[in-house]
Amino acid sequence: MSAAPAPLQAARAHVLIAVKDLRHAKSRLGPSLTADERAALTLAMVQDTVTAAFSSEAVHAVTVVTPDAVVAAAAGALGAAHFPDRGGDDLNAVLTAAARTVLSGRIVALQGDLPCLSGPELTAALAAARPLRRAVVVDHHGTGTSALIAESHDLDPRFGLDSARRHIDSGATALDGDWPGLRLDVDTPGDLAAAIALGPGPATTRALLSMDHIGSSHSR
Ligand SMILES: Nc1nc2c(ncn2[C@@H]2O[C@H](COP(=O)(O)OP(=O)(O)OP(=O)(O)O)[C@@H](O)[C@H]2O)c(=O)[nH]1
Ligand SMILES: C=C(OP(=O)(O)O)C(=O)O
Repeated sequence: MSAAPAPLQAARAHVLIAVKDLRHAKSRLGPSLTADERAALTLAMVQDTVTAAFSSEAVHAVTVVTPDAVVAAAAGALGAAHFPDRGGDDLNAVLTAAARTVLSGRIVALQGDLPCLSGPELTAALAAARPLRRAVVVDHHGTGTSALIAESHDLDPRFGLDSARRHIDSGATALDGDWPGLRLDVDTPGDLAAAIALGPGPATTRALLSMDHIGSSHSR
C-alpha cells in the first residue's frame, strides 16, 4: 500500500480488530468443528477481514489487538500492526487502550469474523458515519455490533451481550446501509452456513475446503 499524503491519511480511518487466543476463540462453533479446525477457520476469517479492510479506500491502517502470536504474524503479513493484549483486561478495556494509542482520527472497532466483508461496504459505512460523532453497524441478528465508529478518544466500546442496544443507548447512531458482508459476523454454525451462501473471501474458502465434512464450493 503506498503512503497517502498526510491530510488524506488523517481523513481516513484506523481499523482495530480484537481477536482472542485462537485456542479459545469461536467456542460457539464447537459442536461442528474440531479445535484445530476452529482455530484455522477463526484465523482465516481474520485474514479475510484484514484484507477487505485494507481494500477500502477509506482505511489507512489496520491494527490487530490480540494476545495470539499466530494471529499477529498472519495479520502482520497482510500489513496490519499489532497491539498486544497481555490478558487481564476485558475486550472493551483493551479496545479502549488500543484506541488511545492512536492519537487522533477516526477509529473503527471491527469484528474479525466478517469473511464476506468487502472494501466498498466499509467505505460506504465510513462515509455514512462521517457526519456522526459515534456510529454503530448492527449485525445481521440485530443484537450484536459489527463495527463501532468514532474518534479515538470517544470510542467507548460496549461489546458483549446486546451490544447494539448498549451502543445505541450510549449515543451511537445505527447506520442503515445494505451491507450484508459487513453485517454477517460468524459465531454459530447457522452464521457459517449463511456466510457460505453469501460467498466468503479466499482464506475462509480455502479453510472450508480443507474441512470436507463442511465443504464449500462458494467463493467470491
Ligand atoms: N484481544 C482480545 N479480543 C477479544 C477478547 N474477548 C473477545 N475478543 C474478540 O472479540 C470478538 C467478540 O468476542 P466473543 O464473541 O466473546 O468471542 P468469539 O471468539 O467471537 O466467540 P465465542 O467464543 O463463541 O464467544 C472476537 O473477535 C474475539 O476474538 C479479549 O479479551 N481480548
Ligand atoms: C461481542 C460481540 O460479538 P459476538 O457477535 O461475537 O458475540 C458483540 O456483538 O458485541
